[in-house]
Formats: sequence, structure tokens, C-alpha cells
Amino acid sequence: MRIDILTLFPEMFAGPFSESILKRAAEKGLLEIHFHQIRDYTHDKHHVVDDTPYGGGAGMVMKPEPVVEAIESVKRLSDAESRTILLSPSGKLFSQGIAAELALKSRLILIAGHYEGFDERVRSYIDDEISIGDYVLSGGELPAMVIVDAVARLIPGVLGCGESHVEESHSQGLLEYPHYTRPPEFRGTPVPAILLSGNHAEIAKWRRKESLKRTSERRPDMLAGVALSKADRKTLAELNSEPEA
Ligand SMILES: Nc1nonc1C(=O)NCc1ccc(Cl)cc1
Repeated sequence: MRIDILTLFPEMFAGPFSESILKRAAEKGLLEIHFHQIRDYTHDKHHVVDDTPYGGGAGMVMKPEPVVEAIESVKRLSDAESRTILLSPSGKLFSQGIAAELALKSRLILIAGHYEGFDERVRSYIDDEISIGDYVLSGGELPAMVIVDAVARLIPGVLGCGESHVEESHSQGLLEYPHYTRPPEFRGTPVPAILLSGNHAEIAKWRRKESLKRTSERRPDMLAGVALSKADRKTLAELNSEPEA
């Protein structure tokens, strides 16, 4: 996969992208990431990328010309079909499902903005607008890093053999079950005996029940999107009938 990131602050990506799985993915040739300075697509002496909003109001707006010229120029760098994505709080909410969709693309072009937002006419030149959550950040760079990380780990071969994205939270539609490792007892708290039993069928049942319990307690909104078995419904009914601890 090729990812091109259009940004006013390419140097922001040096740290996070020089370590961890992104470095390994690049070394394995599974992912190539290129950065483009939006200011390089201005033609005035001061490389202006923003201007005051028509209609008045505080703050500045990203001018359309530099961004659109950058998109068109970057698109020409590769024949691969690309998905052009604008990062903004007004976008559709990013999710593991969207990450999985994007991981199937051969090319992504991510646009990280600043100031109060993009000139609306930029939106005629993009395919998607994605938000990583309902909070306002200072720019689109961190959201771009979040999306690249979530997508890269889903590209086959990127995760090492010791890592897996299969059973994770949000990929089964539920929150993750509790994890334990050595020691068998930590400051008086033992590991649940079931996990030491070696009975993998029972362990799987326990884990599913714990995922349902945790999801029901912390993110009941997620349950609507999960295919629940008869056993799941029984578990949820029992959880709902249990007196509060
Ligand atoms: N939440 C979010 N999810 O994606 N992006 C955000 C976010 O706050 N971006 C800030 C921002 C600010 C200005 C411009 Cl022009 C674009 C994006």
C-alpha cells in the first residue's frame, strides 16, 4: 500500500513513523508513506495557505487552491487507484470497520489541515471525510497518524507472528475480554482459575461472557451491532438480572 500525506507539518510525522510497526511495514515493503508540504503548492512570495473567512467570524480558513493542486499533483505520482481522505471533526466517525475497508485499498491520500477548516470547495476533490472522534484538535496530523496506524496493522504481513489483530476489541464487535499473564498471583490477586485449566472450550466461553459483560457495562451502544448467539443473549439476561455488585 502507498499512503501520501498532505500536511503543513511533515516533521510532525518523523517520530511516530520512524518507530514501531510502521517502520517494520516499510522495511518489509508492505507500506510506503510519502509526505507532501501543502505550502509547496502555493505560488505567492509568502506561501499563503490560509485566509480570512467570507461572512466574517474568527480564525482562518484553508485556501482551496494549494490543497487541490497538491491533491492533483500527488495523484499523478502513481497510477494506482487512490482514496482521497480529508481529516476533520465533521467527517464520518472512524472505526475498526472503516480501517478494514481502507486496508484493502492500494493507495490512500490523507489531507491534514489546520486553522478553522477547509474551504468547502475542497470537498469536490476528495472521496471521504473522516473524524477520529468528537473533539477538536489543532490539526489533522494526529488523526492521520491514528488512521495510518490502525490501517497498517491490518495489512497482511505487517504484524509479526507474536501479534494478532483477529481477536481484538472492536474486531469482534465487542470490547476485549480481560487479559492475564504470569505471575499466577499478583499482590494477593490470583488469575481466574479457568484460564489455568487448559480447557479451551470453557476458556473461550468465559472470554466471550467477559467481553459481553464488559461491553454491556461500558459500551452498551456497541451491542446493537453484534450478532448475538442464544448463549450470548442468555449471558446478557443473567447480567441484567444480577443485583448490582
Ligand atoms: N477530531 C478530528 N478527527 O479528525 N480530525 C479531527 C480534528 O479535530 N482536526 C482538526 C482540524 C483542524 C483544522 C482543519 Cl482544516 C482540519 C482538522
